Amino acid sequence: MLKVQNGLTGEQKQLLSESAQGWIQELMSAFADKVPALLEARNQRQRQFDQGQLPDFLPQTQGIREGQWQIRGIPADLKDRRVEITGPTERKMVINALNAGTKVFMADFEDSLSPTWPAVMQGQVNLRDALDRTISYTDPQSGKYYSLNEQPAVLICRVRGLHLPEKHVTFNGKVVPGCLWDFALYFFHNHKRLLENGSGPYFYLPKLQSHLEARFWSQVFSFTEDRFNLPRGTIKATVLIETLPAVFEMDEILFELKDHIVALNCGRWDYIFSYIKTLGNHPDRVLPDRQVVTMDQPFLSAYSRLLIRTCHKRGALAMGGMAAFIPSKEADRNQWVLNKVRQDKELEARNGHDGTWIAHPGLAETALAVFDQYLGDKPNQLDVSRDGDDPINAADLLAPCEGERTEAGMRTNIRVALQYIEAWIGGNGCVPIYGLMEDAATAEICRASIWQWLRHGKSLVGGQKVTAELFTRFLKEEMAQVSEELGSERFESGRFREAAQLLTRITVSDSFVPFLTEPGYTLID
Ligand SMILES: CC(=O)SCCNC(=O)CCNC(=O)[C@H](O)C(C)(C)COP(=O)(O)OP(=O)(O)OC[C@H]1O[C@@H](n2cnc3c(N)ncnc32)[C@H](O)[C@@H]1OP(=O)(O)O
Ligand SMILES: O=CC(=O)O
Ligand SMILES: [Mg+2]
Repeated sequence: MLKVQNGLTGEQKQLLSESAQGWIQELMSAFADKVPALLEARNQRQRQFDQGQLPDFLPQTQGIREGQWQIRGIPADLKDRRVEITGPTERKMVINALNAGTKVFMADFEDSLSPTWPAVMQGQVNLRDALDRTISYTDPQSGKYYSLNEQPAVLICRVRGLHLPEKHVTFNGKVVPGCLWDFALYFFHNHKRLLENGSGPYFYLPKLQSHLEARFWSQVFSFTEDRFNLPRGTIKATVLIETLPAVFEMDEILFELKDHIVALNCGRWDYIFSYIKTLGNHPDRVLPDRQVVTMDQPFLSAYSRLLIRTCHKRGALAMGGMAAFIPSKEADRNQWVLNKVRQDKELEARNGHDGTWIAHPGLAETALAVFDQYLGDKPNQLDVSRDGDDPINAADLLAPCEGERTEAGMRTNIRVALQYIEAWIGGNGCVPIYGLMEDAATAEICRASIWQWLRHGKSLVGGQKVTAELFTRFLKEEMAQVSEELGSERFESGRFREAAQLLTRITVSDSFVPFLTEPGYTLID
């Protein structure tokens, strides 16, 4: 039996009609129980990495990697994805994103959304209204009216990762997986309209760690198509390759999902986080300061190039990722930001990526100009095979990253993680901090880095050893710094002390807490 917690507006409740609930029950009954086993498989694998094993390509799936096969195909409106804007599913941002002039809008229930119950449900209302083309919004402060342009971007919905539950809903007494909740509602309310309009139910799948998780999603999609009498392959997915284990299974993920998949995406921020997490126990793989870990580092360059080669061999698109710089109102700084973004996008386009992500409408023109130049009249770069490259092997993907660990780097990590956690538990999943877009993935890097430096007793430049005591002292000092930067009124009315407690718990803990959003979720709603 499905039980849904109260606390919704009338409009949000409409989403939960009898037929919608009937469908959700069918889906949950078929798939909800499979998620815990997939999560346990992750834990088991992590235990092996913690005991000293390194990730590698799987011997049992060599035949898939070496076989000749292709994905089923790419729908017309997904062939050209040169620039995609991403963002949470707030009403104004949905309209702004669809109007931003990019090919695609990735509407996000994941890294950039704090999954409060009202936000999760209002996000679904907003996407439904956007696809119905009835969406509008009037800003209560400025009075500005927002509505859709003639040619909005194609919409792709990113559901939550497998690890996140939706605690406001139970099925047979157990909380349901958030990813199935997001998928079920978006699919149910929008697939007909999308198909009538020549598009389709398209999804981004985050944080997969293995081809068995891809198999799970393939089964979910096929089950759904059969239940709604839709041809096989109607639902299309783009999988983020943003965990270290998954980079070793890209062929296998494409193969498992070959009826449904159209692309892989380099989710660089979670990937860096996952490198730290997966290799957390390996003293020779400790990362330096966050700003040093850029896409031209050998291990990240190998990841991007292998993803492109793997995708293009199978007829799938290879999407690039997010530069975290966001526009500034200050002209010189803004020029600097646009140059950084241009350089980042040029590297991706030159490598052979078919498109890229931007975090803000003010970056659309810059990113489009780069990809227009590389793509010319072509919709994508599927013709770039990278076949002539030297093989990319496990050592390349795991290569240690050189660079300094500094006191300034550690203090910045603390301030960013603190402010991000405070925003997230307060219901805001994406925030500008010191000129960068910070979301769940980038904040994870900040806190995981400190955990790993502490775990291995690393020294900062100048000789200070990272210890729990040093972290506690820096945290206290950085709390004061943040209070000064934001003003005491904002600081005192916020939830910085709770955020600091959570940050401390996950930083000094002996064993690594897999996601900050798991303990964080107990603090929201
Ligand atoms: C690692 C990953 O997973 S990356 C993917 C997940 N992360 C994201 O999607 C990041 C999304 N980006 C954002 O949320 C925002 O850009 C932030 C929080 C970083 C900055 O937001 P703000 O400080 O509000 O930016 P700013 O004030 O410059 O916004 C100017 C306008 O652009 C709009 N805007 C900014 N970013 C976006 C966006 N991503 N989508 C739609 N509209 C946007 C604002 O709503 C605002 O609109 P208005 O002028 O009509 O009021
Ligand atoms: O989801 C994207 C990432 O970089 O993480
Ligand atoms: Mg991510």
